[in-house]
Parts: sequence; structure tokens; C-alpha cells
Amino acid sequence: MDAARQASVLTPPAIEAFELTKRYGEVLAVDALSLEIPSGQFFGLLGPNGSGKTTTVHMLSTLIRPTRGSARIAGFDVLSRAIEVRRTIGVVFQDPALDQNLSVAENLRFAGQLYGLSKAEIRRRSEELMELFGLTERRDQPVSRLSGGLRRALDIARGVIHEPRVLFLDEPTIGLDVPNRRRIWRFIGQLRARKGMTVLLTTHYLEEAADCDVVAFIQQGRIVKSGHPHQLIESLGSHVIEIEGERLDALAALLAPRLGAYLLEGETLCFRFKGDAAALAALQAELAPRVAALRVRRPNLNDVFLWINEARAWQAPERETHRPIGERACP
Ligand SMILES: Nc1ncnc2c1ncn2[C@@H]1O[C@H](COP(=O)(O)OP(=O)(O)OP(=O)(O)O)[C@@H](O)[C@H]1O
Repeated sequence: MDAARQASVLTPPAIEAFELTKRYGEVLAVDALSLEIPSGQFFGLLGPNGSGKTTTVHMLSTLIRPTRGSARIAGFDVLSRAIEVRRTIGVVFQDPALDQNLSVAENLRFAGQLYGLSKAEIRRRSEELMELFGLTERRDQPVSRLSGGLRRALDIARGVIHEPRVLFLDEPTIGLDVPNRRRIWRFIGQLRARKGMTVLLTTHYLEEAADCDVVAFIQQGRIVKSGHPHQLIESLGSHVIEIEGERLDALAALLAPRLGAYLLEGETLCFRFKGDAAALAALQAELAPRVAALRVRRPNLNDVFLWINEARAWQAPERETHRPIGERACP
């Protein structure tokens, strides 16, 4: 066995969870969730509001006790070895942990002191992080004068000053506009490239997670689908066809035998398309005169999420769903 392989066999996964469960009274926030995330992976836990993402991160980072199940970070059990877990991880939550009255540099220094770093280490790492996150010129500004995007960047810098092996980012781009969201993603990418950290992030901006190595969709506390984002997207087909018009129910019934399952959302009928360019062009030519609007586009992670719902509803068609489904599952 070569050295790299031997090391990977001997190194425990960065994050492991086995049937992790959290119940709040009647609410099953996380329901027997199991995960194994190898060291260095960029993992996205994706799901709508209230699906259990934050509760999962809180259990993995020792902030709340699971009702049932177990989890380990770098081999340390979150219940019996919580101190080692806390030394191993960095956490950045939705509510910033920054002191508004302190400057950028002071916030980093304060965080470094909390982690027991030496003055020299704090200085070196602060300089490096400020440079990485575009904060060097703002070093003496109080946090209250920073833009939302830079505050978020500083919050992440603060969360990694102790150079954790595993970083949890809970909705790192929530509330930011698109340019700032892109910027935060760039920073996370640079951080990973330089430090080789394992990153678990949660987001409900699904399309943003396309750069993750692996994503898992969580719904009502359960992982309902996981895989490499590009493979999940490709598995939908080459295109998504969106149709607007009248009597969409009838059109859906007509096309379903050829195109498979469909989603009917309000005024829009959606099909997945698997076929070559000529078949697609023929279909477009056939449909265009019969509908008010026809859009053909590449699928994305949002579509993966929508079609998971469809697939689940398909298995239990008697259940009420806000997304009526087609009569046949896609091949
Ligand atoms: N302390 C609590 N007490 C009672 N119920 C809770 C508590 N924390 C979370 N919940 C419930 O657990 C479920 C999962 O919540 P959680 O915050 O983990 O979801 P989420 O996917 O992170 O959502 P968001 O993106 O809005 O943060 C929700 O129904 C929520 O209302």
C-alpha cells in the first residue's frame, strides 16, 4: 500500500455521524442522519428553512446534545471528547460573533487570545487572513463601519484564526447581495486551497453549492439525496424544458408518455429532457406554436431539489403535494 493510501486509511474521517437525531418535543428536527466526510472535503448540506441544517451543525460542533445517535470529529466523540472536538473545529454561525466596537485587527487579536495563541502567532495569522479576505486596508476600522460582505468575511477569518482542521459554516452568504456572496465563496475557496481544511457548509441558496465536492439534500431532518453536484445535475438530463400556456394539464398528459414525469408549478409546466440536439430542436419546433412561452435551459442544483420532491411524491401518489406530478417516472 502506498504512503498516501496508508495515511488515508489510518486517518479517521473529518466528520462522522451515525443516526444523529434531535427531537424538540413534538418536532423531530434531525432524524437519524448519518454522514461520513473525509478529510479535506468541501461538503454542502443543502435544504430549505427549517429542514434541520443548523441543528445538525450544532450537534456536530458540541453546542447541543443529540437525543440519539453519535458523531465524531477527527475521531473525537462529540459527547465524550467535546474539548478535543472544540480544539479541532472552527464555527461561523448565522449571527456574527464580532464585537462591533472593536476594529478588524482587534477582533482577530481577541479571537486569537481566546484560543490561547501566542502574540507572534496572532500577528502572523491576522496579517495572512486580512490579506486573504481583502481586509488589510480596513484593519483599523471598527466593525460597525464595515459593509455586510466584509463583516461576513471578518467573521469567517475570526472563525479560522486557530487554523482548525474542520470548519463549519452555517449559511455563510445569507443576507448578502450577489457580488458579496460571490466574494465570500472566493474567500472560502482560497482558504481551502491554502489550508486544506475540511469544510461543511449549510446553505439554502442551492445553486451556490455547485463548487462543493459533495452535497447532501436535507428535508425534515433526513438526508434525501447526496452526491457530486455535477453528477446529480447531469442525472436529470441535458435540459429542463419550461412551458407556459393554457390547459397545461392536458398538455402534460399528452407529453408525459414521451418525456416522462413533470412538475406543474402554478403557470409553468416543467419536463426533464434527455436526448440529442436534433431531438431537442424538433421538440421545440413542435411545441413553440402551441404554447405561450417555451424556455429550454441547463439544469442546476435547484432542479435537483425540485425533482427529489417529485420523485418522492411519485412513490406515494396518494399523498397531497403542492406539486402535482406526471403519470410516469422518467426512465
Ligand atoms: N431550540 C429549538 N426548540 C424547538 N424547536 C427547534 C429549536 N431549534 C430548531 N427547532 C426546530 O427544528 C427544526 C429544524 O430547525 P433548524 O434551525 O435546524 O433548520 P435549518 O434548516 O437550519 O433552518 P434555517 O435555514 O432557517 O436556519 C425546525 O422545525 C425548527 O423550528
